[in-house]
Amino acid sequence: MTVKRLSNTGEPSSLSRRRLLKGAAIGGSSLLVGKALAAPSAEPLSQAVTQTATQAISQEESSADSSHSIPFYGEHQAGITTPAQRDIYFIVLKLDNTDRQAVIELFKEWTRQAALLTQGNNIGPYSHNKFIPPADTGEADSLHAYNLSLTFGVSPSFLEKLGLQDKAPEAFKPLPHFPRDQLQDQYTGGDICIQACADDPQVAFHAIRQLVRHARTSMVSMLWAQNGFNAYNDVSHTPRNLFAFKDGTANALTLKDADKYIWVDDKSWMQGGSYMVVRRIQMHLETWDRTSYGEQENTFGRDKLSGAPMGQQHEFEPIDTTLKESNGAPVMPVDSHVHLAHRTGQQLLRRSYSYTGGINTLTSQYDAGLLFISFQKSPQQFITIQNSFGNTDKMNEYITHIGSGLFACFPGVKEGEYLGQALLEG
Ligand SMILES: C=CC1=C(C)c2cc3[nH]c(cc4nc(cc5[nH]c(cc1n2)c(C)c5CCC(=O)O)C(CCC(=O)O)=C4C)c(C)c3C=C
Ligand SMILES: [Fe+2]
Repeated sequence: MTVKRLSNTGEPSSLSRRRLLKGAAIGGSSLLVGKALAAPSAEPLSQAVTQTATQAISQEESSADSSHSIPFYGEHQAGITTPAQRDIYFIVLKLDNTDRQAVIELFKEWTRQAALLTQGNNIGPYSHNKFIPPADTGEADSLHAYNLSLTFGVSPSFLEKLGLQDKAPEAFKPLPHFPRDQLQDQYTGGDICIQACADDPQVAFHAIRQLVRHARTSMVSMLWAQNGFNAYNDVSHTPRNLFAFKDGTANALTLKDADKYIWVDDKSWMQGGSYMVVRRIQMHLETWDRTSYGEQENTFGRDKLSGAPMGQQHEFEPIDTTLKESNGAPVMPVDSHVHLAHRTGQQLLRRSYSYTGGINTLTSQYDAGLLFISFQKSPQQFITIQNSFGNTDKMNEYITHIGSGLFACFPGVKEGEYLGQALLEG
């Protein structure tokens, strides 16, 4: 049974926190935030919410049950090695304003908002003035933080737009074309990505909505977005993708050596960050569902039920590609997905989410697939593995890559600093 965070009034504590914000603004006196918000104001939220109000919010945060909230500040951005939450809302934005100072202000404001949202707070208290829109859209009122993580990244085109291309590390260039790619413009390109993951879809969406709402008037426009889900009874279990195979097993090995595979260590503005590859991959479920059980297992090179590598018994047993059948054939097919990835000797951290989006009315088939997300120290890790799949991967018959992006996810933010500071000021 889920243990709910309760305050001593018997309410979830973030509910009381959100009420506190509202009460403070309406009642006015004790928390000193009412005064700041009393006047109708069209000024940016960053100015409308005073330092005092932020301090009042921080005090409340400190009593929060940390089992439901993930710290925003830290060495690395959360949402990379954090165990994948159940829900994602992922968005790609176009940068419309190339004035570097304006971008700095935006990233400062996003830092402020992200620090509040991830702790289950709204981005600002409600005003008693009913003639202006509320500071926060409000659909997460009554909801706690649900392990919300917000992860921010920028693409090579972001650097170019700001005249910072000289700062692009050697490997940070748009991904090459891969065999069988059928990328669509509507899911490709963009300058900024924000990954919101939470154990509740509305909390994830609410967070993106606040961040974008603030910025879209003059700074960014929305290019594409995708929500998705991961299903498990217990976060320690590997979730199954829509082909019903356990997906993410090998991450355990990658995580053991995170410094080698995940975190950038080049003393640049990316020190402590990680490169994110995102691919919107359509999965042809109807074709898959007509495929025999044995052929499904041959496609991945793993047992469907247990997730064990072919020739082994248990999910986390090591892969042994040298095992042979009595007739000399390899136990794990050489064109299986896992064999082709494994032979490269490369590893990356996969943090993917399934998506379903209704029916494609042209084909009368499900619009469903995988929002593949991987984090790696260098984009080359992804490129090497994807090229190894090439035209050979048995899974090719059942999937089509239709969206793509490469983003540099900044290192984590220290309190008092802001997202991307080393890039924008360095
Ligand atoms: C280039 C990177 C990868 C893409 C794109 C990709 C797509 C993709 N994968 C699955 C399902 C599974 N993948 C599994 C293992 C696996 N996949 C990659 C890389 C990409 N997958 C790697 C590096 C590995 C690990 C290989 C290893 O050394 O063990 C598995 C097996 C279980 C596991 O380890 O997670 C499954 C299942 C789908 C459905 C998909 C696109 C839709
Ligand atoms: Fe895979």
